[in-house]
Amino acid sequence: MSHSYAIEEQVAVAAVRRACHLTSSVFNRLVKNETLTKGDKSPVTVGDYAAQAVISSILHHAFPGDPIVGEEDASDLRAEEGRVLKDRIIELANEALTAELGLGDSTTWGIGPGQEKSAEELLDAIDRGNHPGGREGRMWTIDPIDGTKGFLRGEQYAVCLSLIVDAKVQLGVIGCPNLPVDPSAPENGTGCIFTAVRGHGAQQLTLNGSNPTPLVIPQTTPETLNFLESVEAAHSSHSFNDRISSILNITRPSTRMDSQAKYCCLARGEGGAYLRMPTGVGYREKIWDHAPGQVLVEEAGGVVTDSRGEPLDFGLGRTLGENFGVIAAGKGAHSRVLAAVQEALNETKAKV
Ligand SMILES: Nc1ncnc2c1ncn2[C@@H]1O[C@H](COP(=O)(O)O)[C@@H](O)[C@H]1OP(=O)(O)O
Ligand SMILES: [Mg+2]
Ligand SMILES: [Mg+2]
Ligand SMILES: [Mg+2]
Repeated sequence: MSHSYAIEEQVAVAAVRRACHLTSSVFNRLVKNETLTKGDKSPVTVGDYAAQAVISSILHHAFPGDPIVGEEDASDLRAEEGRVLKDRIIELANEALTAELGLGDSTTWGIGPGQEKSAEELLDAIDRGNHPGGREGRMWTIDPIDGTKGFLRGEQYAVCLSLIVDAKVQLGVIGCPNLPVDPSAPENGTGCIFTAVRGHGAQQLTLNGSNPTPLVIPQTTPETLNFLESVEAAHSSHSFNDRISSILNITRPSTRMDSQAKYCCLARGEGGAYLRMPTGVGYREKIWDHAPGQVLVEEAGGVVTDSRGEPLDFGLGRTLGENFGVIAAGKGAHSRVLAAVQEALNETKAKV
């Protein structure tokens, strides 16, 4: 039997719950100057920084020796111009670390409610996410807010955490505060956590950690297959997906959604395939944007590969290396989508 990673899963779910509490409570209180534009032109908010500080602090308490590959770093906050932003982040992170969330008496693993931390401790926690990644050993990945643009629009975003051991994702936890708990009754409320341990299945919980429901991707037929894709046209090629839909005679329109919520929806049978083909600008996908989604979909019975049909390689560093795109789908649908993708790529090559 494979390792159950029971303590790791408990700590990861608690950390994601605290971070989701933070991001959803900050959303309605975000003011104009609480968002920065990073060097690559993407936005980052006080919510992204504070959520990474919270998750990293909890991981450090429970597993002090484990390296972390996190999206954010605190250099802009350590500069004098970052002071106002920093003060707000410290306040938010401490609020989330000390909140009574009904996680029980969990002082052993530091899942709280804990003591307030100093500004220096919290900036250091953010910067512990600077690990370069690689092929050997244990490491965590954190994407404190995946889909920041969706978060800012009040749409889908995800708090994402994974444990990678020797380049294989063993545990994935994804919190989706804005995702309906029951897709067939969206009026019944939002807020879900998805968790998967390799060899032990995938499940959905409510945001308060209750109602565990096992996830299995249902069979799709040509009539029920459709694509999940990014909202942002710059992140993946919408026109390529249209071409694949026409090769496969898919008539249902694609479902557009930000973040790894796409992997979560796929895992619970909403949408038959997630297709993310590069737009051709040389962007390298980051490991924190796919690691938890990959183990979740695989444990729900699906397949995740690139457009060559190769598995994603999480041992290359902070990125997945050269970008061959991502195809995630249930078992039966995956081979059909992969064949159509390869047909479309060959057509394009033949034209050049
Ligand atoms: N040019 C790009 N191509 C692909 N993904 C991108 C690109 N720029 C940013 N991203 C990342 O795509 C993810 C969101 O994906 P989706 O489109 O599925 O919602 C984010 O992690 C975002 O990074 P960032 O967090 O820096 O914004
Ligand atoms: Mg970002
Ligand atoms: Mg991301
Ligand atoms: Mg992010």
